[in-house]
Amino acid sequence: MQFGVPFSVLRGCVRHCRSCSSPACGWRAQWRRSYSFLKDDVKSLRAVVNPDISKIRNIGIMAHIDAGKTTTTERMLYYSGYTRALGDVDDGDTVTDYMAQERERGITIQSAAVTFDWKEYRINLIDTPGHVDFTLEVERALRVLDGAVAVFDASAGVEAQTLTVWRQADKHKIPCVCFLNKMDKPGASLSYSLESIKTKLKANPVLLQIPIGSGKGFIGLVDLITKQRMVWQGKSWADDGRLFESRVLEPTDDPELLEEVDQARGGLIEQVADLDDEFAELLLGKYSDNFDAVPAGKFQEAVRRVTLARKGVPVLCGSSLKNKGVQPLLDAITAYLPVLPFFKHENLQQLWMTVLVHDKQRGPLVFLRIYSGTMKPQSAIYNINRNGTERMSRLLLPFADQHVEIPSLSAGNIALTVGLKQTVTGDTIVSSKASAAAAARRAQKGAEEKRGSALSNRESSSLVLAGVEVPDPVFFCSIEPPTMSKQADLEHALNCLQREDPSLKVRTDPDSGQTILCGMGELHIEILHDRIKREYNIETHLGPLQVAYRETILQSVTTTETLDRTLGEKRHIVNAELTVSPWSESAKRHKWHPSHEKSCFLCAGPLLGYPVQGVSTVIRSVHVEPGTSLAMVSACISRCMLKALQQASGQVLEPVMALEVTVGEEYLSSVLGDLAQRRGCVRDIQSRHDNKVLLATVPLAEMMGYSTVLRTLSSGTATFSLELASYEPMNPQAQTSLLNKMAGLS
Ligand SMILES: Nc1nc2c(ncn2[C@@H]2O[C@H](COP(=O)(O)OP(=O)(O)OP(=O)(O)O)[C@@H](O)[C@H]2O)c(=O)[nH]1
Repeated sequence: MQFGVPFSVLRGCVRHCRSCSSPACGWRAQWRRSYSFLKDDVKSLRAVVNPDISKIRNIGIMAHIDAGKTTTTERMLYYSGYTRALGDVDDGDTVTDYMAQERERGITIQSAAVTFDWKEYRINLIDTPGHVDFTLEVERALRVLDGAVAVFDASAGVEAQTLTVWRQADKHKIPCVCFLNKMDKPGASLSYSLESIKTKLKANPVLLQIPIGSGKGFIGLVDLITKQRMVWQGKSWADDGRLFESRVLEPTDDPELLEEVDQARGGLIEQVADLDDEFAELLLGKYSDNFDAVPAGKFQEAVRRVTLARKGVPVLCGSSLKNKGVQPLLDAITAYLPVLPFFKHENLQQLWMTVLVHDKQRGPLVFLRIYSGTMKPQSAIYNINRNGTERMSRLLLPFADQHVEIPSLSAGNIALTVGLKQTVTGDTIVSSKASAAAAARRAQKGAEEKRGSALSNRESSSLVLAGVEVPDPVFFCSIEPPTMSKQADLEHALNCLQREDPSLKVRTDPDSGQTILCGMGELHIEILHDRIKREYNIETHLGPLQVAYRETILQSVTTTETLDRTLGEKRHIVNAELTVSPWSESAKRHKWHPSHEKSCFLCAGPLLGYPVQGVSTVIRSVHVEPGTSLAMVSACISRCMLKALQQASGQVLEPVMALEVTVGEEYLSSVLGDLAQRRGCVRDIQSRHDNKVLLATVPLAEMMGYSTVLRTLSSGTATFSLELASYEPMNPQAQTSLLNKMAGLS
């Protein structure tokens, strides 16, 4: 037996595979793939299925697209003994990018959870996507993590999407460690990267390592806390970096390096003492004669406190592709990142879990973060968001697309469950309805005592539920099955995909009856289309991609509407008067409440039927004759509202994107010329080594197919990222041409 996991654990798999001949059978594939495990690889998992909570690290790995998250994750898996061979994104054989599209495109689309052990720690690591179309994927991963590793391309420093994910980590108060990857690149710069962390992320970098050599000559690191000199003498591509020389820096070492280390270490001691009083006291007391003599253990503890308090972020460096610096990064994850730092679960004596990702193919697989209690297979659970009870059948430990069945899992772990049919990404589940009610009561009581005031029901339930914020889609298109007989299959596929990906919205066009897909970007829709084909075997036809506009009004209008209708024996008479005004105007007069915006948002705009925003409505009077039904009252007010909107000078609002293009100077003018034609507005042009970084805002409608055009303009060298900045009024010319186009006049 080759597996290193108990036979009982694999028995289900063996039985299943012997009786099942389907080539698509996941268990069969796992059975075959399982041979790729080293004998000892999962030894510690066998020894400790439920490690002590202090020894668990639930970590996300996040960054701008292409910074090297997946490559870094692959190295971590390899050095921890989880995989036998080094996976390579460029060869399409990584563990965490396991979807076919991810391997083909070399990008991460879906967060993948991987469990592995490093030294005496259990690390549950989630590789999140870097592309902005999949931001929600990062968001939902972050909210259940305890810490994150932010990976940077050391030659680019902070890039556009790094800012976005950093903001998300900030929102969830997640302590981070920064890893300056790609130190082997000729343009890699430690000082540039540190500066951009300071200025762009407004973070306080705490540099823990000094690189030895630069660019192609980058061979290793000196740890500033332990003064350990680590050198990877990899001379060939085949060198896997597993073995490296590690010894304390000696006086006979390169004097330049010694001086650099001394200076940097002195600076680090000062910086940490400024941020941590306990460390400052230690220095001023016992080690006042010689700061340098402070023990590494005490120094590390202080850096940990600084990291957890989010007063500073440890910065490490390396080159994942060249197999340098990943082992110290793993050490830093265990040393400086926490477990459960911010989730207070004293109110929850029972199970307390949050769904992370819903998987496909093998049926509904649901990733769960266990916050308290112990989870067992074959048990019923209560879903707070859906207000329903359902049963899970099996419990697994996730290894990207390979899973090991386990008999129980305790707090702190990330588990995978089979059998949950109602649960959707972002839901919170507990062991029973009674425990949810008790937790809510305890939470409310605690909050009341703290604030000395009673909470509304809504507020108290929000203590129990922490939902994922789902951004509004910016693109949509129709989707059609090849034949009507496939419509039900398509609906099923779309339902499954929506459970998995809340940023996908599906609706039916009221006029044409067509199914409409709404997504976060061109790539998002393209990937969904591809997944429907590959995973659900339905060859669908997509209509042209359209921008999700919004509408508002430019004038205040007061209007009345009368509804007089006889239905059967009954006569219904309503008369309503209301005023609609642009939000900016009415905001001066009325206090804003979020529910206002929501109710307005539900209206279809007067110009093209897009959702209306920025409109305030005041219902001035409603006269209702006796016997009139409520439905008639509501119908009358809706008609009155539509009439008012039609008279109030409609204005189309279009999504405007923040664009960042990194391009060689020689191609800058053609990129700028192209942007001018796209109604782009250049905000800034910065220099980054030999490249120019162009910051602009551009209407989304002008950005279709931009990646292909940019590739052509820059001979494939430029990169770009696009993120929704705001909804802005269209200029009259562009609006007229849009209205004509929609009316089929042009
Ligand atoms: N020179 C150099 N290239 C690297 C290094 N690490 C990764 N790369 C390359 O950078 C590219 C992107 O690497 P990935 O690991 O896919 O990056 P990612 O951040 O996971 O990308 P997404 O998942 O798409 O966001 C690949 O071509 C890698 O070979 C490194 O340390 N040095």
